[in-house]
Amino acid sequence: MKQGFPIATRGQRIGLLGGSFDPAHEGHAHITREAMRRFGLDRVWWLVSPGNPLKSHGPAPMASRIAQARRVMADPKVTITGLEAQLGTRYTAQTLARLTALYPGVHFVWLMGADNLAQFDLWEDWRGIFARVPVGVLARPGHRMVTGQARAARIYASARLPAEQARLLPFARRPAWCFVQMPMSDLSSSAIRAGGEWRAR
Ligand SMILES: Nc1ncnc2c1ncn2[C@@H]1O[C@H](COP(=O)(O)OP(=O)(O)OP(=O)(O)O)[C@@H](O)[C@H]1O
Ligand SMILES: O=C(O)c1ccc[n+]([C@@H]2O[C@H](COP(=O)([O-])O)[C@@H](O)[C@H]2O)c1
Repeated sequence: MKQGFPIATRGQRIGLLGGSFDPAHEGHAHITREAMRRFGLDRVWWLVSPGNPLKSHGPAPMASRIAQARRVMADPKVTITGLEAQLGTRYTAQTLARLTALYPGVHFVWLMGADNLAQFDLWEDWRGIFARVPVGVLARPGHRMVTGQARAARIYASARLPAEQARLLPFARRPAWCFVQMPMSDLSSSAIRAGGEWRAR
């Protein structure tokens, strides 16, 4: 394994939660715990992104975002990483190509809130993402309807695993995705930024 990269063993089920985390909040921690429980994950790695390719404004410096993420999510099963900066990747499809090559035999699951499913078809090589890893989608307030209506969801309707089978997701033949409902958190980084406290730190 490359130096400075998290350790994983063959057969482990690892969720990957990518995000700007600008800043990390309890909503991220909540979906992480739910994802571990519902999809039967052993670990979750947060990928603190150097910058969302679809967002024009640059986020706060990586070091501040990583430090805040570690304050919010101090769970031994969760690793806060800057893997995309280490790998030099920016697009999720590239990141997943590198990680699946670096960690053979690990069952990765890409995790995201339902808001991201809505625009998933705009992501670079999004079909390649579906081909490479199963995708776990977590409910988010205001995006209840998105699971049926999103273009990506419609195109891949036959690849959807029912929520009752969520624990099979890490082992599912690709393409596979699963949407799970849960008690939702309405927290968002943009609302926190709008409150001014994060930028003022
Ligand atoms: N409250 C939440 N409920 C469900 N999913 C969430 C929630 N907050 C964040 N997520 C998901 O976590 C991942 C990383 O989110 P991100 O760092 O962009 O935070 P955010 O609160 O969505 O930020 P912003 O408000 O700036 O868009 C995304 O997949 C997003 O959908
Ligand atoms: O690869 C892409 O085209 C792409 C487009 C938009 C978002 N993403 C990823 O989605 C994750 C959530 O992004 P964000 O900014 O909403 O936190 C983060 O890991 C981004 O790199 C990826």
